[in-house]
Amino acid sequence: MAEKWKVALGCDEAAYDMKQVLVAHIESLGYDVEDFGTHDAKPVLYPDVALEVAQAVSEGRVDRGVLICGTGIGVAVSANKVPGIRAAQAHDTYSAERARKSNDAQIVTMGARVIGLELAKMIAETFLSSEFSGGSSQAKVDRIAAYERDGR
Ligand SMILES: O=C(CO)[C@H](O)[C@H](O)COP(=O)(O)O
Repeated sequence: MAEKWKVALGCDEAAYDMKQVLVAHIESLGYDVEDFGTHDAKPVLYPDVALEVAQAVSEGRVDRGVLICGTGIGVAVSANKVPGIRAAQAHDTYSAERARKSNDAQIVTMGARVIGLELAKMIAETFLSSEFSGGSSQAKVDRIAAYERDGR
């Protein structure tokens, strides 16, 4: 990590316990963490949290995002509605690395009802320490951006 990156974390009530563990782990790796909640086990709408994190990433207020819900699906679908955001669900470290190297994803999502805490920590760590490869992947990511810009 060249500079001290700011990482946004967000979750719904299904993933509250996992989020607490990830906040501590990501801080222990030397990143600055901004915790977007939820802050207890009371039910929330996962899109509210996911959209806030995705907006913070798209506006450059944070460098990366980690979003968790029961499956990692709802927060991914929500975050990907924010223009310019590429949020990738990853439940293995290979996918977490490729999400950065191939897809230039700024947000990783996971399901607290799908994987355990130790794997979630490794996935977050792998995602945060990987970089976009560019090269042949660039045109593919550019094509996504062009669709977003031109609608075709
Ligand atoms: O995993 C999730 C969204 O993808 C959520 O954590 C959620 O608990 C599922 O809620 P529901 O089935 O009530 O929509």
